[in-house]
Amino acid sequence: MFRVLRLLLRPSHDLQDLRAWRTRVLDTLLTVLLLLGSLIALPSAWLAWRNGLWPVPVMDASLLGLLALLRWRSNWPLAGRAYLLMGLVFVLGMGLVALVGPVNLIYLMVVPALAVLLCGMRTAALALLLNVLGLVTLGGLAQWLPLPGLSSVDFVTWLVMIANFCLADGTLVLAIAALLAGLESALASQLSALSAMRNSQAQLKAAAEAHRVNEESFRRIAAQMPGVIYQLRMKSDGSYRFLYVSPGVRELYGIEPEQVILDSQALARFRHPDDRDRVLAQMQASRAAGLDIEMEYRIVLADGTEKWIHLQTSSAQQDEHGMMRYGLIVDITERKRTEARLRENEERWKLALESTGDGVWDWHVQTGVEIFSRRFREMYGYSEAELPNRADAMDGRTHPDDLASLERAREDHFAGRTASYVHEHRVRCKDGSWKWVMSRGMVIARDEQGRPLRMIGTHTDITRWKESEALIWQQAHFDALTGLPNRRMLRDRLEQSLARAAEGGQTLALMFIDLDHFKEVNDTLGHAQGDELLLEAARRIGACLGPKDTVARMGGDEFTVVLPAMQDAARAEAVAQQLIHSLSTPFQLGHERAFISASIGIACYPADAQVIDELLKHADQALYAAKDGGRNRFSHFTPALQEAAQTRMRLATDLRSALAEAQFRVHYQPIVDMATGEVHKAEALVRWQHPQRGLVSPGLFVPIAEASGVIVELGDWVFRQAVQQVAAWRVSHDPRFQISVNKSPVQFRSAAGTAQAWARHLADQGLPGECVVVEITEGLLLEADSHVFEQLAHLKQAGMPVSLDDFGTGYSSLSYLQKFDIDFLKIDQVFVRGLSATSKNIALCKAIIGMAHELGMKVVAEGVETEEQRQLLQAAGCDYGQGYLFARPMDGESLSRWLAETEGVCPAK
Ligand SMILES: Nc1nc2c(ncn2[C@@H]2O[C@H](COP(=O)(O)O[C@H]3[C@@H](O)[C@H](n4cnc5c(=O)[nH]c(N)nc54)O[C@@H]3COP(=O)(O)O)[C@@H](O)[C@H]2O)c(=O)[nH]1
Repeated sequence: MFRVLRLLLRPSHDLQDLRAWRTRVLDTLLTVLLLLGSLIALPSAWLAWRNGLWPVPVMDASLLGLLALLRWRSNWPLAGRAYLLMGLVFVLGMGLVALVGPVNLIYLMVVPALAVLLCGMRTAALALLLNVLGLVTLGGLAQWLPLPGLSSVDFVTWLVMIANFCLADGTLVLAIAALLAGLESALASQLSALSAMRNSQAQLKAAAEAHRVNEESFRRIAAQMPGVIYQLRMKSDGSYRFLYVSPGVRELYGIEPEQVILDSQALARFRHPDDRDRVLAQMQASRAAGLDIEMEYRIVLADGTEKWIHLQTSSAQQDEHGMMRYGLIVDITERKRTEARLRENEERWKLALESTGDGVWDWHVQTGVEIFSRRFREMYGYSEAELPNRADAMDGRTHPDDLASLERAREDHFAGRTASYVHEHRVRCKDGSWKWVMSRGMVIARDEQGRPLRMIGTHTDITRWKESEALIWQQAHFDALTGLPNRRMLRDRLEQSLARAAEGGQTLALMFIDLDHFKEVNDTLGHAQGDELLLEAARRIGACLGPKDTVARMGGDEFTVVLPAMQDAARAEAVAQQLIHSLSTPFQLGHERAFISASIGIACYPADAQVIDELLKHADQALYAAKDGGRNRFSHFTPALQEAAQTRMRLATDLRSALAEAQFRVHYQPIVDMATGEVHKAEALVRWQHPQRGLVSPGLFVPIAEASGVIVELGDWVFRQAVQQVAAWRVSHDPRFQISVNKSPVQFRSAAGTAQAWARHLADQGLPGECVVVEITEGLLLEADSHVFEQLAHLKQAGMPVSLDDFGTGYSSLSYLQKFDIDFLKIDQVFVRGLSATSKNIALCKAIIGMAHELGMKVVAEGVETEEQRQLLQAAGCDYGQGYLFARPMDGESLSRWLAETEGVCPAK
């Protein structure tokens, strides 16, 4: 029985839960009932048949049939089958109690037991209650109906029996319930254990499958991979054993994977002898530090082939058998060859670059490492330790003023805005000096995002270029002698000052300064003294100016001053006055003293001009006016000056056609012999009869004709007219007659109209050279070069006397007179004009006359207007006089008449 029960409770694959177990219990119970019921029913049926109780066997048969049906229909719901069985037992029990007696209570006791076993406690309680109600009902019925089983039992006794029955049956039910609860919990835990076991078994199976698939894939991939993949187990003593080696070992090492698995040192033996120690040391160090290994070394194959390999290992789990390590060996021979080639190339081009004298830098932008070549360090005098291979080491030695532009140039190149990087900056050398360098470079490697990885370039020492550049700039912008800004620099400064004045609504004054008589000093005292004078003049001009003012030398004896941002317009005049005073103070040049003066032209912005060229032009016009006004003075620009300048321009244009259009005339002014009053000399003075302007003064147009060169042709024409006239007067008036002809320095310098041509012309006319006196200016003698000397010599050779005009207005050096063979000296009319017995001028005239006579020259006084002047000059020994006192210049015909009228004797005598 217990075995059966154990069998029933035995866990099996089909026993999913308690319900299944109860089904099995019911099936087993029905089987047992059928077997036992059949065994009991056979003697019972035989007994009942013999006693004529045939309903008993019928009932037994029915019951057995019903049990068989329930057993057979095991697929019916458990509850239905259980209720049917319990109902069957209940009806049977009740019937037997009623018919046979209380002893059959035993059947009714089975019903709650079955209920608790097959359906649970509630059904059992219901069954017990049903039993009690049924038995009480039976007891009650037995009072009125003839129930044989209960006929001998009174009702009260019956109730007591029912109570006992209840107690016994309840106890049984409880016992079964307790047993079942235990069974149920045991079963539940067994079932959950079973389920867990089943799950873990499934997981294990799945894991095992996954592992199998992984390993399969790994081996397949490993077989396809270039290089060798391996797995090894390493013990704590450092010994190891390969567990797996990929087939790539055949190609890389030329051996089979199995050989490596069998012989753990198989791969190690291939290591290049020169690399063995390094590899071993690195492996041991990595192992000791618990680090993965990554290294490159050479191996030598059986056939002697040398290869470079890259080994990388990583450690996995550690167990009692040791540490699991995975490794990957890759052939990097080609990469190493390429690197070697690159290195070789790099070395070559670095050498090539260095051979130009440049230092080479190689900047690994992302890491900040910058490798400087030997030449690079030498350039600045640093050793390797003093200039580490870091980009910031160089930046730290770059001039702070140059860093910002350097960064910009670098960024422009990094961002691809410039094809290459070029920057000029200063670098501090070891000795503390600064070197100018031109840094040129180019990014040669970028990452995937386009960021620069590596940049290579050079440093070229351009210190000398920079110095030369500065020198050239200095020479281009500053005057070499005085160090003052030159014309170009002045223009720059003036532009800036004008812009500032325009911005601030201020007044600016521009002054043109011309040193009067500088040329004479230069020519008489020599260029060294002249330079000294200019230096001193520059110093003096500077001393008259404020810190914001500018003085520039425009060349020669011309200086320019800019007075920017004048608060008071009168300041310009005050400064000009100061300048004139300062420059007219004698200059001590070594042992010599020199006297000069200054003429100054002033033009102001914005009153006189708004633009720079106009301002410069107007200052020049003002200077012209100052000079024209007698020098040693300043003049402001005025619109009249502008007008005069414009007139000059127009006259210059008209002059070109005037000669062809016969607009010129020659007038003659008699020159009187002061001692006798005779007139056998005259000066030819050109006149221009302008078709619109009328008579234009030679004082106005001669300088213009000189500037344009027209004077050469005009001078020749005057000469020919004079020759023609002198020939006539020599016949009609006096055979000694002489006409003075003015010859400008421009004519002397010109190739045409030479002295030879004049001499030839005189000869052609059959006239002696002495009938034309050539009047020259002091200026010509001051500027005299060999060509001028030659011309003068030719005149003299041709017999033409030479007269020095306007003596006293120039440098008035008597030393010229010794150098040149001068026949006449003309005292300028400025000395004659204010002549009186007590004036300084008479002393001067006397001195000139005395000295000229000593040198064998005759003296002509110009501009004699009064009798007093004539007498004073005559008394002073002057040889000739010319002036309005005697006659004004007049045309040839008029002078012929005048000569005839005066009969050769001056009326003033
Ligand atoms: N190269 C040439 N220069 C020439 C020629 N013709 C004239 N000139 C030069 O032009 C300047 C002005 O000459 P002009 O206006 O003719 O003046 C001359 C006289 O008219 C003037 N003069 C003469 N006497 C008096 C006087 O008593 N008072 C007074 N105020 N003026 C007087 O002097 C001028 C002559 O000067 P100079 O020649 O220095 O003797 C003048 O510089 C001429 O040289 C020419 O053909 N070629």
